[in-house]
Amino acid sequence: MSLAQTAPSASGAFDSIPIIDIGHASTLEERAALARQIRDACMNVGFFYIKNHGVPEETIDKALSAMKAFFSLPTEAKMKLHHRQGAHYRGYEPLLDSNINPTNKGDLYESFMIGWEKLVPEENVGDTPAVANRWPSEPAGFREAFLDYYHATLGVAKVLHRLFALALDLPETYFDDKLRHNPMMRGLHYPPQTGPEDERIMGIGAHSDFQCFTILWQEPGIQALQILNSEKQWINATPVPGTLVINIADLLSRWTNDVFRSTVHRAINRSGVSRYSIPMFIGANSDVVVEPIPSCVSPERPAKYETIKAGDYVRKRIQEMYQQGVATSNGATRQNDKQ
Ligand SMILES: O=C(O)CCC(=O)C(=O)O
Ligand SMILES: [Fe+2]
Repeated sequence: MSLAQTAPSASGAFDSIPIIDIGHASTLEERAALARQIRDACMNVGFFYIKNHGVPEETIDKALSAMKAFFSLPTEAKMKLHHRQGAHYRGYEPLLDSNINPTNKGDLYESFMIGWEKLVPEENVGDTPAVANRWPSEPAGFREAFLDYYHATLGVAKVLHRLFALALDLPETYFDDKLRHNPMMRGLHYPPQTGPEDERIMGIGAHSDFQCFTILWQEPGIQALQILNSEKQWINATPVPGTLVINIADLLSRWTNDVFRSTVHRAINRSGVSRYSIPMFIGANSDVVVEPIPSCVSPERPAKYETIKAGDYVRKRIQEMYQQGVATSNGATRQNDKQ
């Protein structure tokens, strides 16, 4: 049965998020089996955890320590790297700078955003990224720790987009030349929220991501992320040690004629201690023509959206957001903004 035929039976009324072990993906048979699990998760939930993803624990620990040290610097030091002073929002974004859900009062996170850059600076000669990252002078080792994690996670993105292709009955390499190899990534710090609960004060308000998919590391032991099911219930995306969270974002959902879900999510930190996370937003190259993937269209499920270039889609989304009076956007949007 094609995806278009099975899609109507996917209700979105999930109450848990699947965990998929991607550790064994060397044979085509193994990848096909994984793709079936991923297809199921993308059609029903739009979120899944991956385990045995290959990002070394030490790499994660170093990135986390670097983030903790950076965010504990005095505000004046961090403000020198304010993301609006540099090109394309790279750098530091203070608390309440963003309000992703216009009905809220502002997002209670601070973040540090980077894009692609080679690890060894000399190697960048002759291959300098169009937009440079802005690095803090302290803590020592911040750049290396953050970029190490970036490159390790980029490797996971490449494994995943091949599995997505298989899940969509496409040739495995379908997305190889279509998805960006230089995504944006940010470290997020959510201070603890105390006091009476107010639905309009969130760590990050309810939203869906703009790009194709997001790879999120979240700090173990601290509940904050929640995802919305079709019954309008918030389901906790409880951190599962050793996993990364993957979610489908709007552009890939559109590309699949809504067969894959881009699920609304939010985060609120009521743990009493700081909470950290690191999303990486995988998008498509601006000139990629996004038209419904054949397996996602049938006479009963005609194409819902007109064909559009990835870059135009993203620009339109950003324009709409500004028209709604949203001062800024989440990381995914910012990524698009610069592409
Ligand atoms: O911090 C989290 O758990 C979620 C972050 C997020 O949704 C985003 O940056 O788009
Ligand atoms: Fe998000």
